[in-house]
Amino acid sequence: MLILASGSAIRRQLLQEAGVPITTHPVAVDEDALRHHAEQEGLSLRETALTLARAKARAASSAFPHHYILAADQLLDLEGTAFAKARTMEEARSHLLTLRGKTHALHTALTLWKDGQESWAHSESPRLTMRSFSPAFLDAYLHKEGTALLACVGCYRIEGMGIQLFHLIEGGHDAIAGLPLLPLLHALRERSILPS
Ligand SMILES: Nc1nc2c(ncn2[C@@H]2O[C@H](COP(=O)(O)OP(=O)(O)OP(=O)(O)O)[C@@H](O)[C@H]2O)c(=O)[nH]1
Repeated sequence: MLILASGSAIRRQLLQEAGVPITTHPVAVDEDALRHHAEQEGLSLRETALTLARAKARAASSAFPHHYILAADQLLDLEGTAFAKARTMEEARSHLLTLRGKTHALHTALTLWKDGQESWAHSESPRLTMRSFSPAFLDAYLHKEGTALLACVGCYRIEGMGIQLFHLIEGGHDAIAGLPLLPLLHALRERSILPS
């Protein structure tokens, strides 16, 4: 059984729909402190996402000896500036207006741990170009999507109405949602967690 050390509903959903048996075990790490430390160390945002994923895996590892633990992290990068999740709908509106008409990257990192050691890691950075949507569209979008947006680092659900925000997407929708499935499934088969 794979332990998913994440509170992300979409990560859980993607794994379950792909037929991967999991047990979820969300962990709390101080992401702000870890991001700040990574910045002090001069890490790139992509490296920072992997560092955060590793911290989550490490936090879960002691509770599940001899089990594989999957942890993940995702950072939004707009021209070198990292965005965290919005805390309020007003902040979500502000984030989307800042991203409007520009291209941002989602640095998405995964790590598999077992018995306190990293067994596999993967990161990728889909790039999304947001169209210059109208104020009326933004109002309708925020009203329809509601506070579900606060669980999404970019204030959009690509599998929902969020797709209407973009006119160019380079990368898979699974990676955008925070879980690049194909490389992960390969790693799980290599470790006999899934049948070949
Ligand atoms: N449903 C959905 N969620 C998204 C999308 N893009 C990003 N996210 C979510 O945004 C969140 C990024 O924050 P993270 O710090 O990686 O993860 P988290 O939600 O805090 O959960 P943990 O793994 O427990 O840290 C994840 O839950 C992603 O699944 C999307 O298009 N759709």
